[in-house]
Amino acid sequence: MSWISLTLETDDTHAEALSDAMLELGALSTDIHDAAAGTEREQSLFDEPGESAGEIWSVSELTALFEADADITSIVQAAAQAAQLPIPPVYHLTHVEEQDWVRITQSQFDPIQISSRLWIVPTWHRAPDPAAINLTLDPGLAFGTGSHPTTKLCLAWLDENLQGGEDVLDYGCGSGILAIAASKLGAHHAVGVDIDAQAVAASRENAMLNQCDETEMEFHTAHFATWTDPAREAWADVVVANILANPLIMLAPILMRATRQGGHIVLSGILMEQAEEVSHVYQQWFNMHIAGVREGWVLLAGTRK
Ligand SMILES: C[S@@+](CC[C@H](N)C(=O)[O-])C[C@H]1O[C@@H](n2cnc3c(N)ncnc32)[C@H](O)[C@@H]1O
Repeated sequence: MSWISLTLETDDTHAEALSDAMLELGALSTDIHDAAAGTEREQSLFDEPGESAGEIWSVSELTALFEADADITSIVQAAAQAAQLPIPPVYHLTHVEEQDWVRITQSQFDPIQISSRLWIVPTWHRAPDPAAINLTLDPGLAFGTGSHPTTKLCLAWLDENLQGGEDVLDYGCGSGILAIAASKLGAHHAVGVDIDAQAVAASRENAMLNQCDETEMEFHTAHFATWTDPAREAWADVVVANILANPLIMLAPILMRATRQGGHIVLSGILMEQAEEVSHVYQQWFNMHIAGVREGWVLLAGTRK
């Protein structure tokens, strides 16, 4: 089975009416996104006859999901009529193949601002601030849209602490979001590792989407043998791992061996009540501290002794 995703731009007053009409006409879901946040334009093609030329309005992007055999032309015409638009709006269509409803629910996620210079922008949105560092992301079936508090904590740490030129290991890379962010923030080389082959594939695709240099980035399915190879020891300036408390405890010797002396370990996926236990394990090799807390999740960071 497959679906069609319809996207159109309209003014904010008509967006709700179009959305309601499309749901009545068979849309499986709709999403209204403020396409011109913070900006306003004067007058539009959609102005009702007699509306004053100077009226202020803002642009909304409406996305609606339909079954593949839906008669989109008729639906758009009927919805425009119901919303009292003088002419049907221009729209574009994307085919959504059967992959997983995860992707469809993920399509509800909007651009996320991590800092004044760093944004995570899903592939189906325009970058709200084109001058910023925009990480374009399609998480597919992998974890890591940037919306989870633990991912935000790790991204904020990278944003605040990377100086440029570091070698970075992202252990449990999911969508590749942290490795790619590190690269965009100036890391010399980023290595992403995940136990899940689908996550590694998503990471590689996201690296390509972000035009990351192949020589500066690599992704691997986790094999313990690779990471106990002495040639790979003590090479990373930063090791970031957003997994969960128990795997982090289990992986501690591997993550420790990868970190060079004076390098940083950055751990999340840890609940407040688990922080002490995880910290205690890593404390034998690192000077650990709590570097951030968000919605009950903790970011632990440390410097290799
Ligand atoms: C919570 S997600 C984090 C994804 C991404 N780094 C982020 O911050 O949003 C954890 C990831 O770790 C992976 N993972 C879990 N246990 C692992 C292990 N023992 N070795 C490597 N990866 C693991 C999972 O497959 C998943 O993709």
